[in-house]
Amino acid sequence: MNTTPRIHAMIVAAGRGSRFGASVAKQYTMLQGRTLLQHSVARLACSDYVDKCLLVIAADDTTAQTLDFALPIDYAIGGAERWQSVQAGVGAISHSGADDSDLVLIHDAARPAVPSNDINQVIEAAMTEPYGAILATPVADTLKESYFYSTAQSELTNETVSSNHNHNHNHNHNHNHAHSYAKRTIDRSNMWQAQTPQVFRLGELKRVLAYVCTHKLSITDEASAFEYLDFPIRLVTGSRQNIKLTYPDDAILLAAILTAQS
Ligand SMILES: Nc1ccn([C@@H]2O[C@H](COP(=O)(O)OP(=O)(O)OP(=O)(O)O)[C@@H](O)[C@H]2O)c(=O)n1
Ligand SMILES: C[C@](O)(CO)[C@H](O)COP(=O)(O)O
Repeated sequence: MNTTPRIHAMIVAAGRGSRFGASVAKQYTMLQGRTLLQHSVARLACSDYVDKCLLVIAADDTTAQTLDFALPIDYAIGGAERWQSVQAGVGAISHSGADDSDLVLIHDAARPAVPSNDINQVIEAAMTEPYGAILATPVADTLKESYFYSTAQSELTNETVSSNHNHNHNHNHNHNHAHSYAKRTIDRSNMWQAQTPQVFRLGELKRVLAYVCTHKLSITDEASAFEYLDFPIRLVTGSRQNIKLTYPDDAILLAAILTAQS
């Protein structure tokens, strides 16, 4: 195995940010006078291993190329799903003459607070792995599996649920209100929250993304594609500061984290 592979960094920035809900794509949200995308590129620039970056942007993006970045930038056009944006980036990296044993680092534009030391650590872990490594954090909170219950359903069942759990549910039988209830508590001892960067061998990444495409799988990160094929991906414990801007509340946390880090 090649233990000193080249690193090809890409940031995926072709999403719409529908859960964030702003009129501007969330990667262009301003924090501390810079867009999230600029912050994310700057974090990669602080890594010991990254000297340029491929930005995967939406076909109708007119913003990225007007911004200044902390690294030399190449561009590729993303797809409808995140993994399709990654696949477009992988294609561009492959066509640029990269070797299949090289490492591809994939980072979310929406994670601008990743510590540069975490970036170095996940790259160094991936260098020793046949497939790759990702940053992740052990789940910290008690985890509940839920079920939906509609108050417009049988009154008897409804009251049984209420008395069994000793809760005073506020029933309103004039409306069909579905609420979530706690079904059980999941053992969190081996549960992790995936972050980015995620770092993989180029050849293996191409192979698992082709598998996702052929089998029409739905995945939210590239590590999932490796999991489908039982290919081991190492989990490297990352900082809890590396949150993703997903919902509006996250902007408050991210602003505080970036201020504390600066
Ligand atoms: N088709 C897509 C979807 C997502 N992303 C990128 O993947 C990262 C993480 O994805 P997510 O938080 O899901 O971003 P969005 O898809 O933009 O958000 P949402 O799911 O709320 O619409 C973001 O930097 C986003 O720009 C992408 O490049 N191409
Ligand atoms: C890639 C990712 O950021 C890792 O946490 C994530 O999977 C993106 O998708 P999500 O649906 O927001 O979890």
